[in-house]
Order: sequence, then C-alpha cells, then structure tokens
Amino acid sequence: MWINKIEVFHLSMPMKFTFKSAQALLNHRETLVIKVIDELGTVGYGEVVAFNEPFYTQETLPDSKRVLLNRFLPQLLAREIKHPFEIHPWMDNVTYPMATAGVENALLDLFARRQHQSIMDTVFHEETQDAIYAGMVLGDLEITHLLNQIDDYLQEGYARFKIKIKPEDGFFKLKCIREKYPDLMLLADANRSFRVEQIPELKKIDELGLLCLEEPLAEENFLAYQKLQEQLTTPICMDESIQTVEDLKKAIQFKACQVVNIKVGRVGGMYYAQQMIELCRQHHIHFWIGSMMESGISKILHVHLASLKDNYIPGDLSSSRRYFSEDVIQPEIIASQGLIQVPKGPGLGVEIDEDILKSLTINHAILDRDML
Ligand SMILES: O=C(O)CCC(=O)C1=CC=C[C@@H](O)[C@@H]1C(=O)O
Ligand SMILES: [Mg+2]
Repeated sequence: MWINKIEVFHLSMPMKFTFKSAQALLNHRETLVIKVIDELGTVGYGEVVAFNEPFYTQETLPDSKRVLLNRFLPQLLAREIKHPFEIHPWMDNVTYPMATAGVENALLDLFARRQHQSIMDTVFHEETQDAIYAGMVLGDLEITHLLNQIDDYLQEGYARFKIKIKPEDGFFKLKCIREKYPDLMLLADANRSFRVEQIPELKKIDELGLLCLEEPLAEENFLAYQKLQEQLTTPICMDESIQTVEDLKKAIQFKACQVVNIKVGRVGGMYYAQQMIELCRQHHIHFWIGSMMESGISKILHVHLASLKDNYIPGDLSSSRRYFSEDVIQPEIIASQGLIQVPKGPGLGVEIDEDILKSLTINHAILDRDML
C-alpha cells in the first residue's frame, strides 16, 4: 500500500483537574494525532503521547513533532509498504519511541480497516475478552480528598486503584487507605522518587498488601532494583525503566522486577509491545496495561491490548470523561459498573469526531505525496 496523505494535528486538551505525581503537574494535555490516508482512501489514526517536558521519559512533544515532520513522515510517503511493522527498521524507537509508535499505530489502524479486522486480530492471533475491568489512577492528593475520591469511584464501580506517591508521605497515605479499605485492589506508583537511603520507607509500604509497587527507585540501575526486590514481598513493577526490548531482557536477567506496565508509546509501538508481552510470558513476568493521560485514540488501543486474557491486573484505563470534557473518539470510553467494552469493529473500532478534533487543534500540518 501507498500512503498518499498525512495530517498531523497538534492538540491541546484542557483537563478537568490538575494531575500531580512525584515528577509532574499537568492541567492540560498536548498530544499529536496522526491521520494517514492510503491510495484507496482508507484512513487510520495514531497518537504521539510525548509530554511537553521530559519528566516521564526523555522524548518531548516538540522533539517528536520535529522528527516526524522532517524525517519520518516524508520517508513514509516515499515508499510502498506491505505491513505497518516494516517501518521499524528505518524509524528510531530508541530515541523517538513515541513518534515511532504514533506512526505505526496509525498505519495499523488503517491496515486493519483494509483487512476488515480488529487491530488486535492483525497483531495477536489469540482469543481476547469482550470487556475489560477499568482501573482508576489518583494523583498525589491531600489525604481527605484522596479518601473521598476513592469512595466516589468505588460507588461508580471502579475496583482497582493506583495512587501516586512520594517518599515524604507515601506510606502515610497508603496506610490510611488500607485502614479504611482492607481489601481494596491497590497499587502505588512512585515515579522513581525514593532514593536507596529511603528503602526503610519502602519496607513499611511492603506491609500493606499492594498488588505491586511501580517504579520506586530514583536510581536508574537494575542491580539496585534486584537488591530491593530481594527485600520486598510486594512485586516491583517497571514502567519508565523499560523502554526497549533490550531493557526488558536486562531486567529479567537481573531479576529486577516481577511485573511490567506496558504502554505502547513508551516502548515504540505494538511491534515492540507484542515482543515484550511474549518475553514476559516466557519468563513468568506479569504484565498489565498502562496509559498516558492521552486522548481516546491511544487510550482505546490500550483498551484493546488489555483484552489479552493473561493480563495481571486491570489497567490504568478509565472513562474519557474523567480527564476531559470531550474526547475525539466516538463512542468515547465509558466504564460502566467497572467494565469497559472492547470495540468490535475494524481497526480501532471507533470513529474519530473530526469536528472535536479540529476544535482542539492548535496547529495542523498536511503532507502530500504529490508534494515530494
Ligand atoms: O492515564 C492515566 O490514567 C494515568 C497514567 C499515569 O499514571 C501516568 C501517565 C504518564 C506518566 C506518568 O506520570 C504516569 C505513570 O507513570 O504511569
Ligand atoms: Mg508509572
């Protein structure tokens, strides 16, 4: 197939509240939506989920945009491709995983639509669930507010909660939650905020029966993780420490974690996400599906991925309305009684509301094969 036209929409989505983690404060979300159109007029969408600042991983949205417009997208227009995964050898999943994933995801959506297949059927040849359990992520909130939010979302049907923590009060907050909800499905994400000297705090957290502890250590070193995992019964979960398949192999070799949070953007696309999932399966490492406070285009892809039957726990996947007053996909993502339905149609299985997309766009670029 040939890609004849590509559009890049730079979105600015106002958020309903400020999201606070150990590393970041977010009150609006900028992302890039890539729309690809082939010679038959088939359309596919993908999202580049980099943040404006490098608080999570190194790649920033201005970096992604520059490399896309100057290199990746003109190259894509210039060659015939038979399968979306063919782009990987000439794209750069190490320096620009999120830009790479955005292009690959758009091509996969288009390719699956051409084949009249769902995106999961084009990549994974296995049975999947029709619905997935939703999961709530709560930022670093003041304790009364945090407990109230858990009450509210429990009533809405959410059963799994991930709390953002930092060394100063992480144990205190988790202990308060545990006292009030002894059986809650609870995990914590420290986003690399605890130094090795603060391991005693992590040992206290270890007593609280968490499903896993995500990215506890500031030290970016698998040996430190291995030593920590030996001292904890709570499984350590890696997120930003694993960006490439090589990172995962190394983490397995070091026994640095027992769980991996898979995010398609962070790892450079479905091609690498699939390889990581297969590696996890071979080495008895649990995996589950994260998210990036993104628009529905990337989020629904993660809903699809979370429909794999051997997911460890419900993902960071909640209703579109939790973060944004409007989403660019139709139907938007709705968690009802704690469940999200997995769309069945071709590709991502959702439509893009171009009016909403355009109303959120702050910059728009068009690349045409005729212009090469
Ligand atoms: O999308 C969500 O619901 C929240 C996801 C989330 O917690 C994160 C998204 C992006 C960057 C990180 O700070 C964080 C994470 O580390 O998992
Ligand atoms: Mg995380």
